[in-house]
Amino acid sequence: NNVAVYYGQGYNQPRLKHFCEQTTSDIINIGFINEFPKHVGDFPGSNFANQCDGAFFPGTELLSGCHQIWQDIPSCKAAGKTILLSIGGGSATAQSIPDEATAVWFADFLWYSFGPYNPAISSLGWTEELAGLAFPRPFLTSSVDGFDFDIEYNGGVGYAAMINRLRWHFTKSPEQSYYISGAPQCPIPDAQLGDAIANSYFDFIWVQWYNTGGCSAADWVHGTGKFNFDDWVGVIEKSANPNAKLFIGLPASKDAANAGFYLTPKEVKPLVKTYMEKHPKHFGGVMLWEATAGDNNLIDGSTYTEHIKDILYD
Ligand SMILES: CNC(=O)NC(=N)Nc1ccccc1
Repeated sequence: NNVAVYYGQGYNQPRLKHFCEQTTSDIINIGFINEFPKHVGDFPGSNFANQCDGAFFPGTELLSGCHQIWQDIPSCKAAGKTILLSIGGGSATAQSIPDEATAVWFADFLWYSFGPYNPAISSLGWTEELAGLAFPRPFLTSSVDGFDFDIEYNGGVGYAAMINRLRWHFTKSPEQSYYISGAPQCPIPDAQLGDAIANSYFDFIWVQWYNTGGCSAADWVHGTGKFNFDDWVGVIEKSANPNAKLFIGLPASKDAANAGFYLTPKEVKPLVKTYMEKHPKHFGGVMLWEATAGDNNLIDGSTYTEHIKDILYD
């Protein structure tokens, strides 16, 4: 079982390698690509909070100075971490995929800009003169192991087309495994990712069981509502990848989510044990929002993230 954490939006967060030097997390979602292309040829935008140096590729909202992320990804991979780039995030509401052509363009952009570096297609020193001729490399020669979809607005058919295009790119790169993950809210069907989950192949689904009352992890602990892990197993079994792994998403500290959703490790343990044992085939582990909050949430001398790792391994 794995611990997946989001990184990139933490308050005063340390550089990425701080988390790669810890054994606690296995999958790190770097967020976010928070502005989406409005048409073919348009660049997406990114935000990684205090990381990067505030410079953008000319004429775009795509950060160009993320030196620490570039430097740290190789050591993260060497430490056995899976590094995914997360698309969306809870900020900009201007996230939507207007049509199929833009979905394909967006997938190509992500692959050539953040996937395996191909100097024939992408330029480390991208400038505006190269627009339309080469892709930029925000993390330079470093590449990610796949893409996470944290779509909180305007979902729709575009995401399935994007993910199927990314899968096509993955098949052309047998040198390593690449992954697709998603972070739906707990109500079923998820308005944003329901179509994509049904029509394109996800490897991991980490449900945000901490943003919506009535189906949350806190509901299970407090005997309210209906925590719906079982129903999500049903969604996955009817989806394009019936073997996708289902993770329990949790807030890593009290202030990492709206009031009432945070659970202590003592409260989490019976929940995780129950569903790990009830669904051994689908249970993938725990996802935490987010890395820095978990790191700063010290309980009995261990971080929250360490407590979660211990619960999964005990
Ligand atoms: C996977 N994405 C998230 O978990 N986003 C998220 N937790 N946004 C947020 C919502 C409410 C308060 C703080 C952060």
